[in-house]
Amino acid sequence: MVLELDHLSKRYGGTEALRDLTLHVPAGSVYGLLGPNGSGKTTTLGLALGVLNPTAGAVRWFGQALSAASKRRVGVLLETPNFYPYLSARQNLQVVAEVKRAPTSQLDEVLETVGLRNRQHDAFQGFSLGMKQRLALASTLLGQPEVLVLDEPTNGLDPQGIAEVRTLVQRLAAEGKTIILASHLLDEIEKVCTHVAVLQRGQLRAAGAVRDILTSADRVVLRPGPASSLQALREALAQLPWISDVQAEAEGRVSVVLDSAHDPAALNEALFRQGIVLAGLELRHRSLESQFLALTS
Ligand SMILES: Nc1ncnc2c1ncn2[C@@H]1O[C@H](COP(=O)(O)OP(=O)(O)OP(=O)(O)O)[C@@H](O)[C@H]1O
Repeated sequence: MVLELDHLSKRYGGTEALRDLTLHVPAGSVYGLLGPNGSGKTTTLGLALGVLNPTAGAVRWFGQALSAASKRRVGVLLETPNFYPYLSARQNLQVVAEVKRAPTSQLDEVLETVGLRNRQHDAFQGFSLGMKQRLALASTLLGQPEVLVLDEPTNGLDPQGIAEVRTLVQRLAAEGKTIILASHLLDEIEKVCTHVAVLQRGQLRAAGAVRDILTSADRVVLRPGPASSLQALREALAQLPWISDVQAEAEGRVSVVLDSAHDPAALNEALFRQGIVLAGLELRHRSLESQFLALTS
């Protein structure tokens, strides 16, 4: 594990910003912290980075308490840094490299990574929002950290800038960096993250692989034909080990979840063999949006 948060809590006076958060970030993952404004994402990152002190709980980076050595392995972008408007992209990075004591030989590499090499001598003030944010990411890459911590990296960007930054995050992940990213945008988490923790009012609602948390199975909605009662349909469904979560639906229908090895046609056939003729069979895709709302409602 790159980062382990164990039973972390944080109070600001009377406000409980985070309650008993336990979260493990595996190496190589793109770990999203997803939640509405005020849900505790920034507080979580602040505690993880040692900027804030927890009221309770512990933080471990690379299996150990946070230290100067572990901090050097983590690049952080909490808010867009202030660059000098009249200096070029390269000159601005030179300033950051000096502060971080990173060798200037890394400048070419990070400019290349963020796609600003051919604009490196242009003044920062002429850059688009997306380019400014890519330069900010370049500055976090100086020192070659293994882990990047990004708080709302696409906030305030136009659609073009958002796309640029997301593509860059995906590329950095593909290169093997572990990325921890806070966002209130479900769409962003879905597009770039492998793992997600859903926070709401300082509490963890769900955590795990994005495909498990945000893409739970579609449901199949069944309506028995006139010759088959709802009771008979339910009894037939109970015979099938590969269906789960039978739920009553409006208008005398039921819905079920199939395992990954079976499709709706297999369900129709299995029911027919048990003497059930369906009058309706409909696949209902559950949108990510509705799952997120279900998790945080
Ligand atoms: N310094 C502080 N003093 C008092 N309350 C705070 C402080 N910082 C955060 N809070 C409160 O703690 C809660 C969690 O805030 P936090 O900033 O961690 O949430 P967030 O999910 O990052 O939201 P946002 O995206 O708006 O930054 C909120 O209720 C917030 O008002």
